[in-house]
Amino acid sequence: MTTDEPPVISVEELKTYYEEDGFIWSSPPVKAVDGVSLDIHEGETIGLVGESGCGKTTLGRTILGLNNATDGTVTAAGTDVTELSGRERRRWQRRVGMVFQDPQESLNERMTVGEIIKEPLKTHDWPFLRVAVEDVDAEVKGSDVTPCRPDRAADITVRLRSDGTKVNVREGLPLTAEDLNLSVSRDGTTTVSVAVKRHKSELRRERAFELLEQVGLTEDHFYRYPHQFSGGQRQRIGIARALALEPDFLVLDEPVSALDVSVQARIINLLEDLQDELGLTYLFIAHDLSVVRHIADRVAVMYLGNIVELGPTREVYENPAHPYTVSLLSAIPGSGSPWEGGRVTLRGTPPSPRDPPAGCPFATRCPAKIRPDEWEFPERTWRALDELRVFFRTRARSERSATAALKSLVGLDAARESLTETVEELLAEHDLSPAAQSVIEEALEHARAGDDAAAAQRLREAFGSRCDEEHPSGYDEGPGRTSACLRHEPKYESAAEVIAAREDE
Ligand SMILES: Nc1ncnc2c1ncn2[C@@H]1O[C@H](COP(=O)(O)OP(=O)(O)OP(=O)(O)O)[C@@H](O)[C@H]1O
Repeated sequence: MTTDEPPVISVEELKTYYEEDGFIWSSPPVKAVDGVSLDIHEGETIGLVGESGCGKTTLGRTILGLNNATDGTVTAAGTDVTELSGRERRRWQRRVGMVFQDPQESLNERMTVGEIIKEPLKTHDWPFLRVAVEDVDAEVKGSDVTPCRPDRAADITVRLRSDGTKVNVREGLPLTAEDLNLSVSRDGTTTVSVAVKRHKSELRRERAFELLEQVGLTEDHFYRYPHQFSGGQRQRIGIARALALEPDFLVLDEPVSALDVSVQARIINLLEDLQDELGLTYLFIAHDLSVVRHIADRVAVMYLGNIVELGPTREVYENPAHPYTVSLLSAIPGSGSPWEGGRVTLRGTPPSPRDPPAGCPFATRCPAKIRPDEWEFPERTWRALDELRVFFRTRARSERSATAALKSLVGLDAARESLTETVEELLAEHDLSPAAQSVIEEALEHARAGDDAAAAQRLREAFGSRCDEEHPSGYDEGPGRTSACLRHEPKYESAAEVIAAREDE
């Protein structure tokens, strides 16, 4: 893999939103992918990691044209594939494929393995043979053939020379020159007519046999049903199906997560062998970093619809730049990361992708959040103030009662009816200065008057951070490395240093 070459797929500012319109009431869209840029190079494996629901599958599916993009581009060979429809989109989908997480669910139990593998061949009416004619300008005719320039990867190359016509069939096709009927007519223009003598279904069966062998199964398996196979074998069937149309690029969506550990390694080895043999490019989706460590050349860490860190795998492991990556790595014992602190437990759950934070997507949970200089609070007090602000913001946006919202947010006793009392309880253990207390009192005044948005705004003005306001773009953190965290500005300490110091507080 070389990153000097132009990328085979270039994703720019891609957004994929799920719109859900109710009958009377429509909610904001789910911003599953919210501005992702990523170059994918030929022959490489990119590991795409992040918590469940952060948008990994949606990103993979949008690149493949299985989901519609809301905005942004996915460029391959100069074409924005998000704009394709109909036949053009199907043509793109022949060049790409997807392996799904759960081989139990993704295979149709009522179909034999042979039928499953042949399905994409049928859907796309395979074979579609690209025929190139060398030496002369010629028109190509035939029912399953399309003309192709000789310098492109042709399936059949016809050489029209004075010493006779020669035909070459590309390796990897279940065809030889003897299977073709070829006629050449020269009537002003040269016309080459190509007809395949064998029936399509026969060719497809042979292709399926070949695929079974490629994934470590045998021809005998062709006639069996998925339930007769183990989890690992079923995933091999899924891989064979994904390879049927000879794609260049595969999205592997958690391909080993549902398998036993001993089987995982074998499937990963198979994927690596196939990549070498067929020159494939992979986007390998996993929810944690341990799975992709050995297979990925580069790792992209995703959080709430954004790629927050991207870089060569080893370097990201050895020196994670983004606080989210630090926290993911801290959860893997023996990860080899120089992170020496304990496990960094993130607060709460990711915000709703319907209502992502205005600034940094990770700000609400970040263990290295930048704090304003005007106040000196211990980190636990900052967190309590953040929670209070999130509480008002949540309540301003929801119809839930104050007590229910606050209870779910901070786990307080539902019996406490009074707003003042609950806020006092939240802040009781914190030694706040009179100035800070008076800000909170002002916020409470707004809340008592029914204006929760103003309460949240008051707290944000006083205690908010740059992280709440600014959406960080990727900072260059070394060759091929980017990380979207404001802490990369030279005036700040690094995320890892801050997390270590705060853990000790
Ligand atoms: N068809 C859909 N309609 C509405 N929302 C959806 C749809 N598919 C996914 N989502 C939402 O989009 C967000 C991203 O989901 P996605 O499956 O892409 O994430 P993921 O990181 O792959 O998660 P997982 O690891 O659980 O598969 C989630 O909030 C999810 O609930």
